[in-house]
Amino acid sequence: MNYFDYESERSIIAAMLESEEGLIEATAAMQAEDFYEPRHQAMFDILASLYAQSIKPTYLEMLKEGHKRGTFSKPEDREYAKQTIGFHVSVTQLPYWLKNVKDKARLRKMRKDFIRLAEEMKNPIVDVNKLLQDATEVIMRLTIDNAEKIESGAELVQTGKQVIEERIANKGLLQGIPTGIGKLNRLTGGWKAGDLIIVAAESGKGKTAFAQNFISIACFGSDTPTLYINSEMSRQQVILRFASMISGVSNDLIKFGEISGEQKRQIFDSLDFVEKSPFYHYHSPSLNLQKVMSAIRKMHIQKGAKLVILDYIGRLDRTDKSSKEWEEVYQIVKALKTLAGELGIAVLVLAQLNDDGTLQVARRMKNESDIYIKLLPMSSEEQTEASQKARENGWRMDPNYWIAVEKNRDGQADVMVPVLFRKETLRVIDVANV
Ligand SMILES: Nc1ncnc2c1ncn2[C@@H]1O[C@H](COP(=O)(O)OP(=O)(O)OP(=O)(O)O)[C@@H](O)[C@H]1O
Repeated sequence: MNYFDYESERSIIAAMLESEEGLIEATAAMQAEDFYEPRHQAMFDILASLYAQSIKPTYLEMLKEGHKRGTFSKPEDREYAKQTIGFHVSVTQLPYWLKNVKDKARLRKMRKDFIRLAEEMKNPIVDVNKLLQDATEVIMRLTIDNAEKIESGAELVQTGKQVIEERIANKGLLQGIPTGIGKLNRLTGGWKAGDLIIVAAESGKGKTAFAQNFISIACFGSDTPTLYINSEMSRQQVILRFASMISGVSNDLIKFGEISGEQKRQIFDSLDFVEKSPFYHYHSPSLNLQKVMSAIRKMHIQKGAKLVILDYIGRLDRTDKSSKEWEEVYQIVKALKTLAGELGIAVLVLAQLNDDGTLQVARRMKNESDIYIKLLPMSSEEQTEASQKARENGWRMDPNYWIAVEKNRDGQADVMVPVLFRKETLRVIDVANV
């Protein structure tokens, strides 16, 4: 049996040169060491690095990057790279090549370990129990994924102590990305790396508006690289909503151009915040899970995105018409949760509520979330009561909305956080902290 699959290796490199999709999928699944051929290892590293710098991988750029790394100095290697660039492959075959190459990499590792064990067996004073233990460890490492590990209590305790030391050193600082709402920050610790957050509301009850407020705080206010994936609104609507929210000028006035010179200046000053921020907007009227995952990976590699907002899950196109709708939505949420963990980012997904307050299509997606929040307008009785509380506690404004934290993996749940949602500017205000 061969210990490498040369054709599959070269096809992966060709697929990475052929399309962005190829680059994203290959860099997510592989590491340079998985290739047997050193020229493929070098090309893989070069392509991944060019992609991270948003540089189109032409022959010249590859040579330049190779030169920096001290590879591709021999003319025959350069010729090899040139020929590979000329290859044309169908990226749809990529999963097959990736599997082949990864399997071969495991096979090589297995062979190396087994040869070592066989050598040890020849030792006249071999400790058989120790050898068996060693062999079991080898098999375990080969069968369990790299990311998975069975660890001892001692290892876990070491991690715990390290984290506690870090928390003490950063006392008072938020662990995650700020939400803009004091009480929500305290409850959740902010939007944390690896978190999947579901924000749900009935139609027209402010999902997008709240999401844009969260973006404004995280990205324009705190410089967190943020990707907003939106299938709902046009590019114009997105930026005009931000303009109103940040400047405080009513979106109706902006819409009809009924603004004074002073207001125009305020709006343009506000837009400067957006311009200077690490904000990225991906708008597509037809989104599916594949596109969403690729966009997230791309922005994570190229721009270091730490927060992703998906507006909204119900608008994703279905790819597998044979499965039930709830099953597919559930699978999408699961995939996003896994991706959040893998990349160490926070993913906030907007979802629609039914009239009875349950999640539309897939109630089970709540199980996958770390934080599940509902946006609820206060009833008139609730508003009267909340206004009373606002006076008693010296809040400067009366709330009209609840952010209901129904699930919170890391802290207290079933807590109602009062906020003021100013519809004319689509701004969410933390009444208790104003
Ligand atoms: N100038 C304004 N004055 C009063 N209300 C406004 C104004 N502009 C927007 N609104 C209201 O603010 C709310 C904004 O809701 P938003 O679009 O964020 O909700 P959504 O839950 O994302 O909606 P959808 O169901 O369409 O996804 C809407 O109810 C809208 O009618």
